[in-house]
Amino acid sequence: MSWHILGPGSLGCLWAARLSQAHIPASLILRNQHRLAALQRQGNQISYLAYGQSSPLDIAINAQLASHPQPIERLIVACKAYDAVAAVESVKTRLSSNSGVFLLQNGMGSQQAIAQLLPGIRVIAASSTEGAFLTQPFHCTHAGQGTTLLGDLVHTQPEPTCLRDWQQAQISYQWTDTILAALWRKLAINCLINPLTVLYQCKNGQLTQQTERLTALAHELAQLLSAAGYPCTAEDVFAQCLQVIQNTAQNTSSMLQDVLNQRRTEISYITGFALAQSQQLGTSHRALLDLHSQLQARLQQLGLPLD
Ligand SMILES: NC(=O)C1=CN([C@@H]2O[C@H](COP(=O)(O)OP(=O)(O)OC[C@H]3O[C@@H](n4cnc5c(N)ncnc54)[C@H](OP(=O)(O)O)[C@@H]3O)[C@@H](O)[C@H]2O)C=CC1
Ligand SMILES: CC(C)(CO)C(=O)C(=O)O
Repeated sequence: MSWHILGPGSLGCLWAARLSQAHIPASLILRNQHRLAALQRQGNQISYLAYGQSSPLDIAINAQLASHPQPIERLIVACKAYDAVAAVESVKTRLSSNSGVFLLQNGMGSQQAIAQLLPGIRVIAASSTEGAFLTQPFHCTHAGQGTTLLGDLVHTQPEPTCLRDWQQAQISYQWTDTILAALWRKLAINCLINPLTVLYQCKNGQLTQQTERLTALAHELAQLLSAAGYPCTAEDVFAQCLQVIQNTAQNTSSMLQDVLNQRRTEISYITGFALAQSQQLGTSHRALLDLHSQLQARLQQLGLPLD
């Protein structure tokens, strides 16, 4: 079984390094010739600093462009949510009904769009708590050891046997028949934490000072999740959010990291998605709308894309 990994960013390099290290055939799919040349200049190797280690390893890696003719059996999509659809489109003709597509994107919306693009192909969505970053292109640091929850997005089937490769590569994962419920819960947490860390320029832990705003948002998000088919109470959502804030008190949220690094955020797949869904489902969304608008105003001030 061979794996293709679309996007050589933090998670793409993390998965490529771990699979290759375990001698499981894996190829990175890069955006263009320029990126391919950059990897060649590095001797076709990724520099990989494994979790808890003090020195990086050089790991030989196969790489190719989307236009390569090799059929794709297992595809891991490791792009940002806003790039994922176009990236999958670029390799669509290499996929078949025997392929499996694994989506690592945060937030919601890109997964559904990709499933629509690939009728008849098994699409598996993930929610990952792994933490990785690049210090420069193809230099990957595994900063936080987490796990990846995986499940079928459309028709639930048994766990695919190809995930034995992940076990062999010591990639921690858990299979679930209810990935959509997990994605919705994660969406609610990301709506509560990420935008406020940008607005207040703070670490996750400091959001304990914003209980009034969190409570109002938790009410709306609980209504939204319930209307979407995942019943929960505002108290549940608020309690879960406080738990995550406490567990990740020292974290800089992924959205604040993007802003601090002058990168586009995934706002359209977090508050943007929640807002659009609550408008569609007719649930109240005043606090969500304020949050989304304030976030967009801040992004505009900073010269970053509003979507
Ligand atoms: N990093 C982390 O710790 C975690 C990330 N996530 C989620 O995983 C997803 C990926 O995140 P992350 O790895 O950090 O993102 P990065 O920005 O580090 O990597 C994304 C990569 O995708 C590449 N890309 C975009 N479009 C294409 C294309 N058409 N063809 C080939 N490559 C393409 C980019 O290439 P280029 O450089 O050329 O633009 C970039 O290398 C996000 O949704 C994120 O929220 C979830 C949990 C943890
Ligand atoms: C849970 C949380 C908020 C942790 O920082 C996260 O998922 C993120 O930063 O995107």
